[in-house]
Amino acid sequence: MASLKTPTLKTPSFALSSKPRLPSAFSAAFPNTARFSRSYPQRRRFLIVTASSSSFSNKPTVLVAEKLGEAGLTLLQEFANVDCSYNLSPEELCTKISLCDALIVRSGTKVNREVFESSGGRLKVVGRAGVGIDNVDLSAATEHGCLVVNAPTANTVAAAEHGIALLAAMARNVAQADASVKAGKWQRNKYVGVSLVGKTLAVLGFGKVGSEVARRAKGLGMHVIAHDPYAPADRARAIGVELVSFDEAIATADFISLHMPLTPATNKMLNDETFAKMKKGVRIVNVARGGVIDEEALVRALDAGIVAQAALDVFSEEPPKQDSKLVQHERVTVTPHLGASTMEAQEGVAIEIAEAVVGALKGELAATAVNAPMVPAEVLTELKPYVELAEKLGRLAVQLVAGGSGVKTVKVSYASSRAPDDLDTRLLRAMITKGIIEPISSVFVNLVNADYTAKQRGLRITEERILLDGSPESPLESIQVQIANVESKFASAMSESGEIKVEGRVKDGIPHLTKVGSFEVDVSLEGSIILCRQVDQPGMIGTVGSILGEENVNVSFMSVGRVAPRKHAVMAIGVDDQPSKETLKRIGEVPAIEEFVFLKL
Ligand SMILES: NC(=O)c1ccc[n+]([C@@H]2O[C@H](COP(=O)([O-])OP(=O)(O)OC[C@H]3O[C@@H](n4cnc5c(N)ncnc54)[C@H](O)[C@@H]3O)[C@@H](O)[C@H]2O)c1
Ligand SMILES: O=C(O)[C@H](O)COP(=O)(O)O
Repeated sequence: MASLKTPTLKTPSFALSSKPRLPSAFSAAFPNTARFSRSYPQRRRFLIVTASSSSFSNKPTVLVAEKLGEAGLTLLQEFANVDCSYNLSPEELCTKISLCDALIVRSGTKVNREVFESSGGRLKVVGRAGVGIDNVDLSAATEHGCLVVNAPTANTVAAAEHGIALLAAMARNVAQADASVKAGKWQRNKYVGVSLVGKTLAVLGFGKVGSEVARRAKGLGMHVIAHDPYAPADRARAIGVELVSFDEAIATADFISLHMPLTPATNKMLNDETFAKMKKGVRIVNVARGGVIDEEALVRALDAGIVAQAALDVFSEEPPKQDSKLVQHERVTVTPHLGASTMEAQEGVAIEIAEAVVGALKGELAATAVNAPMVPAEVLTELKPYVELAEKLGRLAVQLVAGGSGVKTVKVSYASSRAPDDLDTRLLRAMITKGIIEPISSVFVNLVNADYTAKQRGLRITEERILLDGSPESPLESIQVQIANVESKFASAMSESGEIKVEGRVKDGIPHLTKVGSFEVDVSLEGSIILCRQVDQPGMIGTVGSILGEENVNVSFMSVGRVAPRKHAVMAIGVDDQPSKETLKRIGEVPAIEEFVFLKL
C-alpha cells in the first residue's frame, strides 16, 4: 500500500477581516472583504471529505462500533486513531460521534439522523462493513455532507453459501432433526425431507448474491428462474437462468430465495396477497433482509399450509423477540444473521471497508460511495485536473460578484470533442458548486451534498455541452462558468450579455484561467490572482511587478489580454503569496489601473 499522509487540514488563509479597519480606498476595491474571511483548506484535492485533526494529533479518529477483522483494523491504525467501542447504546454513540471523523458499523448499529446531528459536522465518512445500508439514514448523511461507503463485494460468496446451506438444511430438516437427536429422540419418519433436484427455484433479486445462489442451485440440478426488474438479461442467460415477472416467479416456484435490498419498494414484498399467489407447499429462504417479508403474514401462510417451510437468517427486528411466533415455528429454521459471517468474508470486508474509509478521509473519491455519484477509477484519473479547474473557476467567479451572496443562476459550458455520453460531468458540476458556495457561506460542500446544498440555497446550475470537432483524446477543451443576474466588483469580468464570465482549460495537467469577461488571459490557477484592468501601455507589467517584488511577493505568471493595442487590457497576475493590504492599495493607485481585484483560490 502507498504510504499514508496526514490529512489536509483547514488553515486560515484569508483573514483580512481580523485586521484593523481598512482605508476607504482599499474598502472600495474590496467591498466584500468580510465575506472572504473564513478559512479554506490551503490545498485541495478533488476531495469528497477532509478530516479534521483530533485535538492531540494530526490523525483523524475512526470509531469502529462493531467487530471488524484484524486486517482492516491494522490498515485503519496506520492512518487514524482507532477507537473500537462495541455495543454502544444509541445515546453513547451520539455522545462519542462528535469526536470522530469516521464511523464503521455492520448491520447492528442504527446510524440515524440523530447521529449525524450529534456529530456537529465532524463526521465525514460512515463505512458500512457489508452490503446492506438500510441501517444508515442516507438522506441525513447526504444533508450533512457525510459520505457513506460500503463493502459490496467481499461477503457475496459467504451470503450465497449460507443461502444454499439454509436451502439444503431446510429441505432435509437438518436443524430440527439435530435438536431432536440431542433431545434423546430418534424420529426418522418425522424428518423425511424433500429433494432439490428438478425443483424450480425462484431467485428474487438477481444481483451479486442472487446470481451466485443461482449458479450453485444449477449445480444441484435445480431449475432456476429469477425476478429482478434491473438485472441485465445477458447475465441471466450466461448462467442459464430465465428472467420472469414477479407474479410468474412466485406462482411457479417450489423454492423462493430472497436477495433484494430492503427499500421502500421491497418492504414487505412478501405479504398476505403475494403468499396467496404462491404454489401450495412453497419453501422460502431469506438471507436478504427481514423487512422484505411481512413476518406476521408468513406465520399465517405457514399455518395455512401455503408455505411448507422457511429458513431465515434475517429479521425485521434483530435480534427477534424470544417468543416470536415465527422464530419458534416448528417448520422454520433460523440463524442469527450469519450470511456474511465466515472468516474469509469478514477479513475481506474489513479490508474493503478500511481502504474505502481511509481513501475517503484522504480526500479521494470512493469507488463504493453509496450517496455520491460513482465514477470509475479511470474516469477519475482522467478528470482530476478538470475537477480542480472546475472548483477554481467556481471560486473565482463567485469572488467577482459584488456582494457575493446573490448568486442564483449559474450556467456551465463544457467544450469537448467527446460525445456527451462519454463525458460524465456530475463531478465537475459538484466541484463548481463547491467553489461557488464555500467562499460565501459556512457550509462545507462536497460531492456528497453539492446538489442538495445548491437546491437548499436556491442555486440553479444549468449545464451545456459544446461539441467540438477534433480528437476526443482529452475529455475537455474548456470549462466556462457564467453567473447571471448579478453585478461584478470587477466590471471587466462581465460578458457582453451581462453575465460574469470566466473560462479555463487544462494545460500540461495544470488548470489555467484563459478568459475573464471578453478578455483572453492565460494564468495558471495556483496560489492567488490579481486581475487589473488598465489602459494598455508599455511598462505596466514592470510597474506592478516591481510593487509586488518590493514586498517579496513571488509572481508566478503574468498575462495581458487586450481588446486592441493601446486600449483597455486585463492583466492577470498569479502570485504565490498573499500581498499585504498596503501592496494591493499601491497597485490600485497606479494611474493607468482602472479597476483591480484580488482573488483567492
Ligand atoms: N444475510 C447476510 O448476512 C447478507 C450478506 C450479504 C448480503 N445480504 C443482503 O442481500 C441483499 C443482496 O445483496 P447483494 O450483494 O446481492 O446486492 P446487489 O445490489 O448486488 O443485488 C440486489 C439486487 O436486487 C435487485 N432488486 C432491487 N429491487 C428489486 C425488486 N423490487 N425486486 C427484485 N429485485 C430487486 C437489484 O436490481 C439488484 O440486482 C442485500 O439486502 C444485502 O444486504 C445479506
Ligand atoms: O448486508 C450485509 O452485508 C449483510 O447483511 C451482513 O451484515 P453484517 O455485517 O451485520 O454481518
